Amino acid sequence: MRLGLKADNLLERVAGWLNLAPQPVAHAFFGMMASRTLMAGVRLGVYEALTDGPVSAETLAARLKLSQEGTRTLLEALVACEAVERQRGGRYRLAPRARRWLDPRSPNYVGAFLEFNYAQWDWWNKLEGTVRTGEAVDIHGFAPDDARWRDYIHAMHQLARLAAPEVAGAIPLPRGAKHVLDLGGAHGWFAAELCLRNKGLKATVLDLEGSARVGREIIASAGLTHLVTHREGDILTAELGGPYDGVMLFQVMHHLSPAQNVALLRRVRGSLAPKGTLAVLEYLREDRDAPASAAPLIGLHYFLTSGAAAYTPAEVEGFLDDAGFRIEHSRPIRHLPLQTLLVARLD
Ligand SMILES: C[S@@+](CC[C@H](N)C(=O)[O-])C[C@H]1O[C@@H](n2cnc3c(N)ncnc32)[C@H](O)[C@@H]1O
Repeated sequence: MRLGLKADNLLERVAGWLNLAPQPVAHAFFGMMASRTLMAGVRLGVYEALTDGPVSAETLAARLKLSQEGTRTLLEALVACEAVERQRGGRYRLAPRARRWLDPRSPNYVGAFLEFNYAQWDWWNKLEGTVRTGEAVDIHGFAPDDARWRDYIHAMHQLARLAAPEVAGAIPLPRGAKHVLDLGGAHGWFAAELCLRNKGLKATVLDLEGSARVGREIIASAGLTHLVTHREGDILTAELGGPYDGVMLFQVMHHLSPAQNVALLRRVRGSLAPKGTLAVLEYLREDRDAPASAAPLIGLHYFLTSGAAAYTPAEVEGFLDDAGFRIEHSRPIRHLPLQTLLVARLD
């Protein structure tokens, strides 16, 4: 998947082909504005207020205690972001395609992720310093009661809700599987979906205290504590236990260095039953000589937040190989752009 400008007409298309418009300005300026406009829609309660039906900017401003001019201007910017639609007569509503993502009552709502972007925005303010010094923000080093854990794990939960059926449906466990370990499982939603699909299966999520606290609440409020148990600990040092019928490592590799990944996978090897399944979900970036896509941006995000990287398929295969695993199959996840599920077994 690539970033890009969408031409509206032939003239703009020709200008694009001839490289007449300054694309770096467009990416930097419009990218920033689109991001913050969509975030403001959540924080100011615009999307929620629009779920009651179309309203004028004046009515919305009065309801949300905002300035009239500011509300009208923000709504127009949200129209440009395809989040809101202006109807004839000047009233606004959530755009039909955006409703599934921005209506808080939708099972696909991603408002918590947009809210989490405020924390991510602050981290990105530190980018140049991190590139200069190599010192990452270390988002997993925050104190367990830091409010950012809540935003982080709820954001991850909302993405997991979208993809869990697709992902869990693609993980083959040995017959009669009883217990899986979800390393860095946070909200536990992927593990819960796996348990719901495999009768008799229970899951343990092993995660840092700040994450496990929030994850435990999410699982409790969904009534799933009989299936998923949270354990607090550092996956790099904690006793993993086992033998498990399956081990999940979802969106964690990119927070670890290559050496940490191999060391962790070697310990996973010792905790997996001989016929057990190792499932890895990762943002994979293309091999370095492939044409540029948006994936290296994610790599920079992981460097900033953890001092780590988005790895290529060959690099991940190398970690697995070094630890004695063989990839059985891999598939891209339709609900999560750039993410791939790898299923591996002991060699
Ligand atoms: C990007 S989130 C992924 C959450 C979940 N697995 C998913 O796919 O939605 C990364 C998770 O890894 C956890 N994590 C990172 N480093 C860890 C460590 N050293 N020990 C335990 N958990 C860790 C974080 O706390 C967080 O919950």
